[in-house]
Amino acid sequence: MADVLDLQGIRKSYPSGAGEIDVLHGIDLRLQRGEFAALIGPSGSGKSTLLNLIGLLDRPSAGRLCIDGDETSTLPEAAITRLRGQRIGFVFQHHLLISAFTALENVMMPLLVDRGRPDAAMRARATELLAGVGLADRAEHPASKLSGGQQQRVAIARALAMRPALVLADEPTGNLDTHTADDIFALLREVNRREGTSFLIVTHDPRLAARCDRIIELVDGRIVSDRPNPAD
Ligand SMILES: Nc1ncnc2c1ncn2[C@@H]1O[C@H](COP(=O)(O)OP(=O)(O)OP(=O)(O)O)[C@@H](O)[C@H]1O
Repeated sequence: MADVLDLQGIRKSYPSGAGEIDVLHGIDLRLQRGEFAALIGPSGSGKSTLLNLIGLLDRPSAGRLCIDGDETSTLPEAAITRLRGQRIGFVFQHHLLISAFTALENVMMPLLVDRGRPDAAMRARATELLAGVGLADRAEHPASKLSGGQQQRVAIARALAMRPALVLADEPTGNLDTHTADDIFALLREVNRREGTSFLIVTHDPRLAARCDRIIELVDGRIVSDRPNPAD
């Protein structure tokens, strides 16, 4: 089976004044199915830039980027959008829920975008996902009336709606108190073990990184270390 992620020689430059600034200098990285990896590094090292490329939200300046066996550099925009929607889930520091929608409606959103109109199967899937994140009794609550931790649980359920091969999480617990952060992290881990979903998690929190299977460290746009984490 293909790796869920296979990057070779990924470079990214941004225009700057008359020239360009190089942010990623040739990233080689593979992630296997079911891996639970942390991406760490100082501020400005290129973590978000790399996550945006892997999430197909932006295009590399050079290099090969394969998601779940599909090479993306030659794909047209419509195919990129489809690939992103179907294979990748996103969890951000700020949950980005639609506050007037219920928890259930928020979880249904990716399914609606993919299939066009709501149906019973979609509701059933969203209900099952909410139960999986411990919110079966909050399905009909507007997102705005949920606590920060509950909102992040809804965001995780939403990220899983399409059964993605890979979930990209950018500081998923950055906005939460320590206790809630631990709960949310445990939930990500549980999903990883239960569903076999791969995770790549950007975090500044060494405590959380220490609980991942693998720690990838970026400094100045280069991977300076990539190690399994035997402590976990
Ligand atoms: N759109 C852009 N245009 C120009 N430069 C950019 C752009 N986006 C990012 N950069 C630069 O790329 C570098 C890496 O930024 P990036 O946000 O990827 O770092 P990061 O490791 O995620 O940082 P943080 O931990 O603070 O979020 C920084 O020097 C930043 O200024």
